[in-house]
Amino acid sequence: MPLPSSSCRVAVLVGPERGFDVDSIDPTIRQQLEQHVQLVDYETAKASAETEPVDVIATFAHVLVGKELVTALSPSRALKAVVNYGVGVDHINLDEMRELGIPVCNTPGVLSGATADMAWALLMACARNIVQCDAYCRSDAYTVYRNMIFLGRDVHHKTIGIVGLGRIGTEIARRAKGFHMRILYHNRSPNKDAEDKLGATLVSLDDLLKESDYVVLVCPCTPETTGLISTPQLKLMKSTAFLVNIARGPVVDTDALVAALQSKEIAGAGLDVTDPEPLPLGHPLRTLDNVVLAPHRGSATAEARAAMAQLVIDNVLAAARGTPLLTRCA
Ligand SMILES: O=CC(=O)O
Repeated sequence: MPLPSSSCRVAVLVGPERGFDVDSIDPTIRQQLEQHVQLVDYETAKASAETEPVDVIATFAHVLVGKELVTALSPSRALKAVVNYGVGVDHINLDEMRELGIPVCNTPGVLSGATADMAWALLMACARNIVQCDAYCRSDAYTVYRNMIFLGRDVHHKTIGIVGLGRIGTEIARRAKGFHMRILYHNRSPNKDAEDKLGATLVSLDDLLKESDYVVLVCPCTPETTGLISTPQLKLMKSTAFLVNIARGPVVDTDALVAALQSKEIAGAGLDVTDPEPLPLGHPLRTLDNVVLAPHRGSATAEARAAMAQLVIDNVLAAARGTPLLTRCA
């Protein structure tokens, strides 16, 4: 018998800085979910797990989900799914979920355009010194027009190298085509559609790094991609090239990146994600002027967030009712 969804207990795990707090979830998701299921925060779920095990865990990037947490919230093994608000699931121990037979879903597709736009915002900000220009225009230093200040680099007709040509990477490439760019990519498997429609060319990581004016990281964070970009890789890049990371902080070795930026081995970096995240106060990446930072805002548009919320709701309700999950990823 499928469970009537009104009796479904959903533990909502939000960011660690909020201490797994139901109050900090998007009010729209909260209201809609509460029409159908019972939401509990981590502490409540844990305290009552023996008598009222949770049926679903809803979570978000940064909150580590593994066997220990699942067992603490659902000792009777009642858990039906882990539903993630976001596409990256590197914070969920997928091997342990597989071992426990618990399906995991995420929110792919609906955030691809927004995340690609953000990669482009960082790329453009780097190429044209937008952050420094803004600070200059607000300062007393700007009293007279000057011809040769804040010279940037062309974007149009240059080479972009996309590491990870999945849904988001393809959206980034589509935008690059509009800028008449040469598109290189590095991926686990060829993306024939992007090759045919966008003229993207599959190359080795080394060739991508050597030839690109803009290197954009958009691959999932896995054991294989952790530390993918370190000193040897940064040394392959042109001194005029920029690195944009919209993937996950650990894909780049932070110390190696700091060294490359300090010595101007590369021109600059646009980072939506860092390792650690957030960076400690006074960290060199917070002070270098050839870095543009964003606080993990890739999919943070009103439209994408609403669509992600809807997908979370649909997946939670499917799990509660025992009907097929919409976007199962593991
Ligand atoms: O980082 C955000 C996501 O994984 O969707």
